[in-house]
Amino acid sequence: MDVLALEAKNVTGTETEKKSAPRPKPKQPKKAKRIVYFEVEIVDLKTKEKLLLLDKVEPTATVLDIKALFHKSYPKWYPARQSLRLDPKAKSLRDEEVLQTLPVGTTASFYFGDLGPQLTWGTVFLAECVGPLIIYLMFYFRLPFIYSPKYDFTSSKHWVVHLACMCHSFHYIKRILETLFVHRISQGTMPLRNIFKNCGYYWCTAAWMAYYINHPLYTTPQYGQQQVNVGLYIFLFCQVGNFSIHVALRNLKSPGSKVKKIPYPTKNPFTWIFWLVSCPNYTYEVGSWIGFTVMTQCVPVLFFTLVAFIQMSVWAKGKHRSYLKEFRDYPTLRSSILPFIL
Ligand SMILES: CCCCCCCCCCCCCCC/C=C/C(=O)SCCNC(=O)CCNC(=O)[C@H](O)C(C)(C)COP(=O)(O)OP(=O)(O)OC[C@H]1O[C@@H](n2cnc3c(N)ncnc32)[C@H](O)[C@@H]1OP(=O)(O)O
Ligand SMILES: NC(=O)C1=CN([C@@H]2O[C@H](COP(=O)(O)OP(=O)(O)OC[C@H]3O[C@@H](n4cnc5c(N)ncnc54)[C@H](OP(=O)(O)O)[C@@H]3O)[C@@H](O)[C@H]2O)C=CC1
Repeated sequence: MDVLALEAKNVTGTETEKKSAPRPKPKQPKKAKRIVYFEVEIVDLKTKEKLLLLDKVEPTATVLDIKALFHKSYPKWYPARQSLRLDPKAKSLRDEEVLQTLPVGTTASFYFGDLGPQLTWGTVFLAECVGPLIIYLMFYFRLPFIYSPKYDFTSSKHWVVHLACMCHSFHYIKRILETLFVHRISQGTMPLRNIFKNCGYYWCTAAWMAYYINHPLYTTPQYGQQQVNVGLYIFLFCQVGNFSIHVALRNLKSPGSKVKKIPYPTKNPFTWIFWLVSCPNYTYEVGSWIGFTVMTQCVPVLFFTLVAFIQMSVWAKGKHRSYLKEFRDYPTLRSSILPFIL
């Protein structure tokens, strides 16, 4: 589609796309159906000021096409930064929605909201995972200025400290690799502020946990090697489970697709938990950190686990609600994150 809108008028400021000499009318085949073009007006969500008028927009134009046209007139607002709605209180339209299928006449008004600066999901995921990996290792190797100078570059005598470092590093390397090679994330971007929130949370808690676990005066778990082993088994079991769910979710979508489907158990036994919960990747993630808490018996780790659990429960409940809303045949036995409980 080359020409979506023949004219775009910037209503408030100077005209950005000046009218040139009249264009020759394209030759139409004799019996071709007449296209009914749309007129699209873009209004500021907050001030209700008219920002742009697009003449003769093709009916098959998508919301993303309209965003691209708006972007031409307002270069600051690239498409990912725009939220377009049909009503100021309605939800944002999805990029792939088509003009002629929207509940509008041939003259449509869109309300524009600025979502603020955006970053790709990949960037945020990578930043939030690379940080803890490096920060933890700085404490593990006891770099200068962390503990007292006599401990610089020394190594702990406790096996659990080395094991904890291996598990922590394994977890974040796994997440980085999953971000690069497994996840098929459909949303292009998220708000820039998220990188500060997510990284602030992950980086600070990684430093806090690492400081205590690698401290020269760290005390090992009360029930000794048995407790460490139990924690390790829980951790490893849940890591495999979490990875299995990520693969199952990946296989639900073809590359580039944004369509959500009901996830079902596959041949992999780790995915059978889908019979009972909607977001088992979160269940396994929380399980991993419970395992890590048991293994290290460390208060900052318990705090991290609790915050992660609260955050993932909120997200899982939201996802569960949207599954129920979207799919009439959604399995009724499922809870959000904890089987039969939550
Ligand atoms: C020792 C120190 C200790 C420190 C402890 C501190 C504790 C603090 C706790 C903090 C916890 C933080 C935990 C973070 C852990 C992160 C873990 C992860 O790795 S998860 C992976 C990363 N995921 C995320 O970060 C989630 C990102 N998602 C979102 O932020 C939002 O879902 C979304 C904004 C991207 C989209 O929302 P969604 O619900 O999908 O869309 P809606 O259409 O329902 O819109 C809701 C609302 O958001 C606005 N919106 C939508 N998209 C965007 C966008 N790209 N940019 C800005 N705003 C957006 C939309 O307009 C709606 O707003 P409204 O006003 O209601 O119209
Ligand atoms: N420790 C902590 O505090 C936290 C850790 N995490 C970890 O990060 C991982 C990723 O988190 P998050 O992105 O929130 O996980 P999600 O479950 O939201 O998404 C993971 C991937 O699965 C896809 N997906 C999810 N549901 C469906 C569906 N029904 N149909 C098709 N595709 C689907 C998503 O696609 P789409 O982009 O379309 O949604 C995305 O690519 C978690 O599993 C967890 O291991 C996450 C949160 C907090």
